[in-house]
Amino acid sequence: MKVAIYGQYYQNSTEPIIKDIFVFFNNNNVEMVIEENFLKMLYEKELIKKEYKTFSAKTKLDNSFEILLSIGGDGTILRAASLARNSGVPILGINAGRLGFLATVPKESIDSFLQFVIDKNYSISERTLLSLTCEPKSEAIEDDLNFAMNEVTVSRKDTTSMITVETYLNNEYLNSYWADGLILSTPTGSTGYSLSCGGPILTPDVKSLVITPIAPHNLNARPLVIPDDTEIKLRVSGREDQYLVSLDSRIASIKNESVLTIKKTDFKIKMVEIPGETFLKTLRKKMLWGEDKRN
Ligand SMILES: NC(=O)c1ccc[n+]([C@@H]2O[C@H](COP(=O)([O-])OP(=O)(O)OC[C@H]3O[C@@H](n4cnc5c(N)ncnc54)[C@H](O)[C@@H]3O)[C@@H](O)[C@H]2O)c1
Ligand SMILES: Nc1ncnc2c1ncn2[C@@H]1O[C@H](COP(=O)(O)OP(=O)(O)OP(=O)(O)O)[C@@H](O)[C@H]1O
Repeated sequence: MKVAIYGQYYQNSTEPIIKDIFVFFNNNNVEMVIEENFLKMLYEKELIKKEYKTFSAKTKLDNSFEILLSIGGDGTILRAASLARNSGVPILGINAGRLGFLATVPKESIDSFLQFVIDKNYSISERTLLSLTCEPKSEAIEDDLNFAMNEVTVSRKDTTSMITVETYLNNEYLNSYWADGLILSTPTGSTGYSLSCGGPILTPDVKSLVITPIAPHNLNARPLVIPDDTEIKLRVSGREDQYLVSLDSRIASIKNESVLTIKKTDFKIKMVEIPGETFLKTLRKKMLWGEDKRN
């Protein structure tokens, strides 16, 4: 069996996590291929000495890998998704961070969760992604990174004044949002930024998207759930010449009056789901739904 390993940062808590993972995989004869920048960090900190094969955004993953193991928080999982792309390699996240809504493996229980991987005793939760294209073409949006697992957001830049987001669904005019911005969220992203702006939570398998305005000054504008095969077009105007577009944690500046087209990608990101560790359990654990004293 072969696994890919990715992390963004080195911190003090990295050492015991790396030790647990390496001892476990070595004992189980699993080949580890490590993301090149992360491996450099591990060598610099002298956490490991042996040579390992590497992968990077350029070399890309193929489907010979059983999983891509992400060490970090949700932000690291979002970056791991941009490495996995359309390879079909499922992602499993060890939560070295704080919330870990997407990164579900607690760092204290690495062995028991990885045993499920060795035994191939897990299921796959497929996640819808959104793609973004810009007309005229913008160099700020990289061709092979023009997708998001959580959301595509447009928002104001270098100004306190609102932007106006003219919005079309399948070429039919919907609304012009006067707001700080607009979030187009996948089901995965519905528990992220969209939720903070009053959007609904969608379970990951729902075939819908959510349009959530950020602080709209048309007070009757509300989050809207739409089918996930809808093509969304946006044209933004405002006092400044440019506005911000974000794809998860990546940002780009776009010129006003450009037309953005957002639609579902033709591939999905696969997330590893360990038996018993369901989305509903994560909701209860991480959103503290079980904390009502009456339960
Ligand atoms: N006001 C907000 O709630 C707000 C603002 C900006 C971005 N975000 C979220 O942060 C993401 C980018 O992450 P980052 O690491 O660059 O920013 P960050 O460091 O500000 O972290 C954002 C927080 O959102 C949580 N998060 C991310 N994706 C989530 C998801 N699908 N479900 C539940 N929680 C989730 C993370 O655990 C983290 O605590 C964006 O995709 C967006 O969803 C949220
Ligand atoms: N490789 C790592 N080793 C140890 N700790 C890490 C590692 N990567 C991330 N962390 C810890 O996790 C924190 C958050 O990481 P990350 O940016 O991936 O997630 P996030 O988007 O902030 O989400 P969360 O709220 O889940 O932490 C970091 O500040 C750090 O404390």
